[in-house]
Amino acid sequence: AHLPAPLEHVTILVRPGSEAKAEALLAAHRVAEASTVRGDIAGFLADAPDVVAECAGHGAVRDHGEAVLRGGCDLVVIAIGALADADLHARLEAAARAGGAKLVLPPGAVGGIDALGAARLSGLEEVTYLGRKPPRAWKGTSAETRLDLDALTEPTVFYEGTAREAARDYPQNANVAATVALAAGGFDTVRVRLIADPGITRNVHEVAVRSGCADFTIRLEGRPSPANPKTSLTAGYSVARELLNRASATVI
Ligand SMILES: NC(=O)C1=CN([C@@H]2O[C@H](COP(=O)(O)OP(=O)(O)OC[C@H]3O[C@@H](n4cnc5c(N)ncnc54)[C@H](OP(=O)(O)O)[C@@H]3O)[C@@H](O)[C@H]2O)C=CC1
Ligand SMILES: O=C([O-])CC(=O)C(=O)O
Repeated sequence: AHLPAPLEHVTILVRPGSEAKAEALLAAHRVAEASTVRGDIAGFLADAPDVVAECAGHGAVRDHGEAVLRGGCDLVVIAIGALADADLHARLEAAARAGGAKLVLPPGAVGGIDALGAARLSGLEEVTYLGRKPPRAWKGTSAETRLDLDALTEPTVFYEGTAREAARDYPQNANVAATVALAAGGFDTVRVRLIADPGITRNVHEVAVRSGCADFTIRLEGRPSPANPKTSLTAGYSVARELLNRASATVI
């Protein structure tokens, strides 16, 4: 990774028992001048972080999101699909207000969220999201109940519906659908198609927007993380950008 000046202090919250693995990763990648690994949320919050970034999954947002925000700490969430649960989203917003903190949603693996958010103010006519990944990225998901992933010979749409349902049913693969929906202001209005494509090696995201100020399409071909083919490398860099912006005088 090509990161500018390192952060001052990084504390990582892991599940109890995973501390040694996190220590080894920290030793291999110098992400901060100093670092700590914690196995419990109370110890983690006692370190009084300036900002917390969730990079773990929907369960972690549900388990720890409210405590972080109510404690007055901004929370950057990458498992954005967790917010398809309207009740959880409302509780996180209430906790943020009570704590004087912000729930921050970075673009993650997609782009154009700035333009979509601006276009929303001019009136959105249509927003669609298409998520296309190689079959191996859909292994272990409910796509397997709809398709024989190993037998695919051509691109196959296996889900067509709302962003809310997509985000809920594909928690490791459709966070982008939730991000687009939240930027567009409607989980139930953005139309989503999810595709398994044996002819590609990248995770492809396409957003098409028609609005009162501009029409645009954006297409990203994310390189999959070597550690997890469901996840594009872009997602991690997007969190890093958010954190580094907080340490900069100029935010871009
Ligand atoms: N917004 C976006 O564009 C994108 C969002 N995502 C989201 O990011 C999440 C993480 O992606 P990725 O890193 O590839 O996923 P992985 O499943 O590869 O890694 C998740 C890590 O988080 C840890 N973890 C999970 N739950 C907890 C918890 N409650 N407390 C502490 N640690 C926890 C896991 O630990 P352990 O091994 O102990 O389980 C594991 O080390 C995805 O599940 C997805 O929801 C992913 C891609 C794009
Ligand atoms: O990383 C990606 O390409 C997108 C992803 O998994 C998601 O939207 O959850």
